[in-house]
Amino acid sequence: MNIRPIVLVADPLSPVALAALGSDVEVRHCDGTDRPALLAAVERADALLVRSATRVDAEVLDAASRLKFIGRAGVGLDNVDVPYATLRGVAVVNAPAANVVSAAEMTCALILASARRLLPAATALRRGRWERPRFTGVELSGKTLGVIGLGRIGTLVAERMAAFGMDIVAHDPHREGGCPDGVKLLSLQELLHRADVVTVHLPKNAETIGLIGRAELAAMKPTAVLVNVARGGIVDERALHAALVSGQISGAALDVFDREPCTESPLLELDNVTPTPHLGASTSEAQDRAGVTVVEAALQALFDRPADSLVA
Ligand SMILES: NC(=O)c1ccc[n+]([C@@H]2O[C@H](COP(=O)([O-])OP(=O)(O)OC[C@H]3O[C@@H](n4cnc5c(N)ncnc54)[C@H](O)[C@@H]3O)[C@@H](O)[C@H]2O)c1
Ligand SMILES: O=C(O)CC[C@@H](O)C(=O)O
Repeated sequence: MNIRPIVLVADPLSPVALAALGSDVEVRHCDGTDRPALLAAVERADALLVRSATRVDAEVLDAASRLKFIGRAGVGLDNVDVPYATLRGVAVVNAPAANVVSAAEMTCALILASARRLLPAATALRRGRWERPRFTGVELSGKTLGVIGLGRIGTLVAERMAAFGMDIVAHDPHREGGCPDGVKLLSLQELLHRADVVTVHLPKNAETIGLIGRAELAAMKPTAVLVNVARGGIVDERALHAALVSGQISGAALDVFDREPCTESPLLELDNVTPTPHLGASTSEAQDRAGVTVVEAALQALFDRPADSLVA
């Protein structure tokens, strides 16, 4: 009998990616946020494919005695215990470029929505209120965008918002190489003092958790808006709530939350917050690219064949 390797898909992947898995593997599905189901299913898996919702920690890795490969169909690896996986001899592959354009476009959408107060204006209109003076916005042209983390997504956001006439400043002490034309690197404090819109594009790790807290929010202009399309927890949510309620800053747009799914939070009740349910990577193009990238890598790891010959 020909026994096919088992690929466990624990978060929703694009149909294109699932088709790319082909027939040389047995594909199983589980809900990676259902812990008992995940622990049971991973026991027989040779490869595990996830997005951001499934937490792949030591408990999962210890339950996965056959596992050789973890594919993270996206950028952030904060939901995977990479050091422990490496210790266990499990390869971890992500798709670092697959969704960066989508995440950047989402960030720009949130910046524009915040400047023109689109969410509260649309909500009021749906409730039968035609309130034009209440929703006077601000122009972005001539204002300053502060990018914290000038990596792939931060750079794409900077390029796009420069086309709206924004001056771009950035903070990134780890950046190697030069800075894109027209972008000025500043200390975090200088950036916070100067920016009209602050946008966060950092990985979540021990250094960045809580990086934007009470003191950093206090350093921002009272007219400024904070945008986070990176990870919840990089911005201290309690401190942010207090800053928004007291008028220390003017607004926030949040695609990510400390605990997800986040359906109850005092932040969701504020009129000056534009919240979205972690949609930065949720485009068909990004999901196809991210899914196919990790499927190709999984097949290569399982069969030791060149990826090009595996995916149609
Ligand atoms: N909302 C979404 O759906 C979505 C989609 C994609 C990525 N993301 C998140 O966005 C993050 C950034 O993605 P990326 O592709 O731009 O990553 P990247 O690695 O290309 O860029 C991150 C940048 O942050 C910088 N950095 C690291 N620590 C820093 C610090 N303490 N202060 C300032 N800068 C620091 C790095 O030098 C790097 O330039 C990912 O880690 C992921 O968590 C979210
Ligand atoms: O598709 C997802 O689950 C979100 C992924 C995104 O946050 C990322 O880090 O790539």
